[in-house]
Amino acid sequence: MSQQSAPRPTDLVVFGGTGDLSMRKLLPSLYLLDRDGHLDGGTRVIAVSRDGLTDADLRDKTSSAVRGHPAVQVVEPDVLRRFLDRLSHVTVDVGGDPSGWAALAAALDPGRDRVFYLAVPPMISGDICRGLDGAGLATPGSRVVMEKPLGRDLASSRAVNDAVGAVFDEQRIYRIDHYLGKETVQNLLVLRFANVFLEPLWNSRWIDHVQITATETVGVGGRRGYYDTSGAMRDMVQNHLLQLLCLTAMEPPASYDREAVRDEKLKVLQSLRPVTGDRVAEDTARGQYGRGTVQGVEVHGYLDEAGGPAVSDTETFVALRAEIANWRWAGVPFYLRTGKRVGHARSEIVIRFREVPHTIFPGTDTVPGAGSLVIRLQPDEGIHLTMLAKTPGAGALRLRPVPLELSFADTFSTRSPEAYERLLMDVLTGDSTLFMRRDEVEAAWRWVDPIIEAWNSTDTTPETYPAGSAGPEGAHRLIGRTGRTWHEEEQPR
Ligand SMILES: NC(=O)C1=CN([C@@H]2O[C@H](COP(=O)(O)OP(=O)(O)OC[C@H]3O[C@@H](n4cnc5c(N)ncnc54)[C@H](OP(=O)(O)O)[C@@H]3O)[C@@H](O)[C@H]2O)C=CC1
Ligand SMILES: O=C1O[C@H](COP(=O)(O)O)[C@@H](O)[C@H](O)[C@H]1O
Repeated sequence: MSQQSAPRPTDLVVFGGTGDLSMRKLLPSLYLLDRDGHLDGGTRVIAVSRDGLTDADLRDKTSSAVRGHPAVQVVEPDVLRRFLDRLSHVTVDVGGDPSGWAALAAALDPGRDRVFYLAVPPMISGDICRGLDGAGLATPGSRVVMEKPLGRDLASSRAVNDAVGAVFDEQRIYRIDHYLGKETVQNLLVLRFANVFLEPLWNSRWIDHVQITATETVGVGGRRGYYDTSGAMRDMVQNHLLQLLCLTAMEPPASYDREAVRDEKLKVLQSLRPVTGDRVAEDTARGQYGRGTVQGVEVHGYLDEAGGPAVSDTETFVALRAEIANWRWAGVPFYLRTGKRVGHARSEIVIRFREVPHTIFPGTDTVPGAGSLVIRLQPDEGIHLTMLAKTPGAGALRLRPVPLELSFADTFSTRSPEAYERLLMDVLTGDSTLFMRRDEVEAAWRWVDPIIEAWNSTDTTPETYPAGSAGPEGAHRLIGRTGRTWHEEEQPR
């Protein structure tokens, strides 16, 4: 990645540094980077919120968060102490009492690089940037990191981008999509563009369809308030799933350079056929979880989750059929699916190859599950290719799908970093290849907005599915109409 440089002493200011994202993901990831020797000795983390925490309070809260993080198996007390010493808290009430900006200015060191991470509700991003500018803190070279969702539709996304762009030029804006920091997602590019054998098959001639799935067993947890204004379409499809689709479908970029990669992703988004009119009913399905049992535990339905209204049309599951109208992909459906509180959590991209043009093995031409390449993000990161092989034996010839497995855990002895570790490191070293450019985000909203508008303009509501199930029936009907099935439903015979 051409833009990368060594980490330098940096003041990393995290607005929303006491919130859920910071405690669950950002601070534990920074601890892991520090533990593994990737943070410069002079780097400090300044958490900003309105709640008047002392530095000691923040360090206690962070210590618990680090200890509770699944990737931190053993806490090394000296490393933790060194990391906690980097932390301090400053109270700034964005949009309220302006005195906090002077306190923040006093906490920053003019000799260090500056990164401002906006882990806050997106509607205050503009106020933060104006506050930074007013206090003279958005110095040349300083960078800003924005969390998703970037707006709730194209118009609001443009407004947020304009407000942030008025203070920071595009080169200094890092729009996070944490799926791009996942190891397997980056490996998808390597798989496609560093190996010679796949690319000739990577088109409508040889691929029947693609499935992109990101399902979770968890519900909305403590985020019902946020989720009720979002839903699965804005929370997952507009960003994570469409980014996965872009990396799967894009043309080979001329180099692994940030603009070259982003240019190719943008072309995919611009080639998505709009889903409008009757196609909304045909090509989309949405659901909302009801009560049920997930992994043996009885759980609430969405409407009973605390922090939101007892009646809501918010979708917690979406399935879609997308088409990319270009030479490579014409006629190949891309099925996208995401949902909360289903029976099994899986994030994966499944490439389903076509059958051979002519079979010489009678009776074996439709063996289910054959000819799939699965790029699995989680759990058990890896790449799995299913091929047909002959079952040993002297009797009648029988073919069976057999797996060729590449498990990252078994193959590489090194730990796969958390997505946020990778992305935070990239921000600190000034590499924005794995971040979204403004035009990409806006192209994604341009495709998603009409679908949400169509849902809102009908009197249909999301179909209830029991927690712990495989999602709404509509998702199965959507793919089943063409005689296909979701990957996990294929039972090899
Ligand atoms: N949580 C997650 O898993 C994910 C979150 N995100 C995104 O990250 C962002 C933060 O989410 P999350 O951490 O869940 O939200 P939380 O509500 O848990 O935290 C919000 C943080 O922002 C601070 N804050 C809110 N308003 C102000 C204000 N006016 N001035 C100063 N500080 C303020 C809060 O502190 P206080 O109230 O004490 O001032 C708190 O630290 C959102 O954009 C979300 O969509 C993205 C991906 C995943
Ligand atoms: O951005 C989000 O992602 C998480 C899922 O992330 P994962 O890395 O655990 O797959 C999702 O739970 C959350 O609702 C969404 O905001």
